[in-house]
Amino acid sequence: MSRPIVIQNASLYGDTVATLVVEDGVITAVDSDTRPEGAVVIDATGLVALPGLVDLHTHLREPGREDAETIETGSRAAARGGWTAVHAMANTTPVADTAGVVEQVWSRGQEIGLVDVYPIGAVTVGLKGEHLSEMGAMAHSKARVRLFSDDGVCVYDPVIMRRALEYVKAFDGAVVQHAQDLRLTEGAQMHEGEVSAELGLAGWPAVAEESIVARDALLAEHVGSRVHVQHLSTAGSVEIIRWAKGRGINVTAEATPHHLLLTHEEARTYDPLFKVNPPLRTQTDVDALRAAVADGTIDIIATDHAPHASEDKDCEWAAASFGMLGLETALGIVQKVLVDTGAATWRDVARLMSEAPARIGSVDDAHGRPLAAGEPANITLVDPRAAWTVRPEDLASRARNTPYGGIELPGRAVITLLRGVPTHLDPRFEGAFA
Ligand SMILES: NC(=O)N[C@@H](CC(=O)O)C(=O)O
Ligand SMILES: [Zn+2]
Ligand SMILES: [Zn+2]
Repeated sequence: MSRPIVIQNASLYGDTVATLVVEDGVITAVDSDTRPEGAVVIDATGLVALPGLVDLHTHLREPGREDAETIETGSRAAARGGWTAVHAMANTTPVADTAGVVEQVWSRGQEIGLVDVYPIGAVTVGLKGEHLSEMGAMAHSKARVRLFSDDGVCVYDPVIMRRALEYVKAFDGAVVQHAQDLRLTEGAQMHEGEVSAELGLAGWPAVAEESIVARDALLAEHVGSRVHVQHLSTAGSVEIIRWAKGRGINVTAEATPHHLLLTHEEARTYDPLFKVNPPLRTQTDVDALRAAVADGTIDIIATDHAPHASEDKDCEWAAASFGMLGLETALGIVQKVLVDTGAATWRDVARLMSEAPARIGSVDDAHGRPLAAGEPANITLVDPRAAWTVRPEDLASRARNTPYGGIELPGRAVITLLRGVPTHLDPRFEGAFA
């Protein structure tokens, strides 16, 4: 058993200042004078306490591309970023399309113990879009899979999508969609617009995302099922989600930190660190995404942490892989673009990055719980005044493909607790736990 921890003067949800007492992995008291014997006492003055963050969209690359990331290095990156749970995407080698693979991923995550790793199952065998995977077997395996996604590719065939939506109803699951019309984006390299025209790079038009978002919302309505749309990137997609929710369709959506911060102008550098799927869009899209996060149309912020080996990124734009790192920088970017701008509060951040993703991922028995007595001690302490400069070489991730090298972020997680066990400690707190 780990030592009891007393966290004094933390600002719960950036709001009331209180003391949290943690014993045997559980919050045993809030704002009491209890001091369990042998407790580690932390002075959290100036720190914001949030429920441990839950990422609904992480690529861990194991099995198959352990040169880019492993469950261990990705777990460490997650803990450092303030996450206590991540949902691991299925586009590994082999693909997570069987009970065997998802059980391995789940068990490896538990063995490492830095973060709960919840595998997402593939919708179709080998992500090929042709035959449904053994979703039921994955759902009933010890990994208890509830979310299914072919992320990296779109579930393009509307009949397959319909069947998947019907199937997941049996275990209260959801289909998680990478919305990309394949025909409209053949060979696409970046957002289709002024910049792609100037640079002469093949464009990925907004309509290629929006048409699939609309189709899937309607399919979910038709069969009475639940769909979650990944990495929403356009103002039009926001309008469709808003419309679908107004109509009572069971749809949820996520935005990534990079789509909330960066635009297609970055492509002018020709630096593949900015090459991502869906592509960075226009400032109008960024503004619409921020507004949708603020008003609740977009339910969650998810990283789409996509590690790549250097040979897949240190090359010319057209040859490079899509994707960028996100776990260690997400909280700082969210503070920068939402909290420090007044668009959202820390209370909102708790909802966007912990409570709502836990609910959508059906892990809300363990994560995204209230900071209250009797709840599991999954806690992230954020120092909103600990500005830092991102240095790719300092990241815990095995990969180095962050687009934020040299950028200053306003704050970061300084302590992460998973069931009362510190999984990340800023050096200033190491002494207290020694
Ligand atoms: N986002 C990306 O650009 N890449 C992701 C796949 C995906 O999320 O679609 C990856 O697996 O590298
Ligand atoms: Zn995707
Ligand atoms: Zn992804």
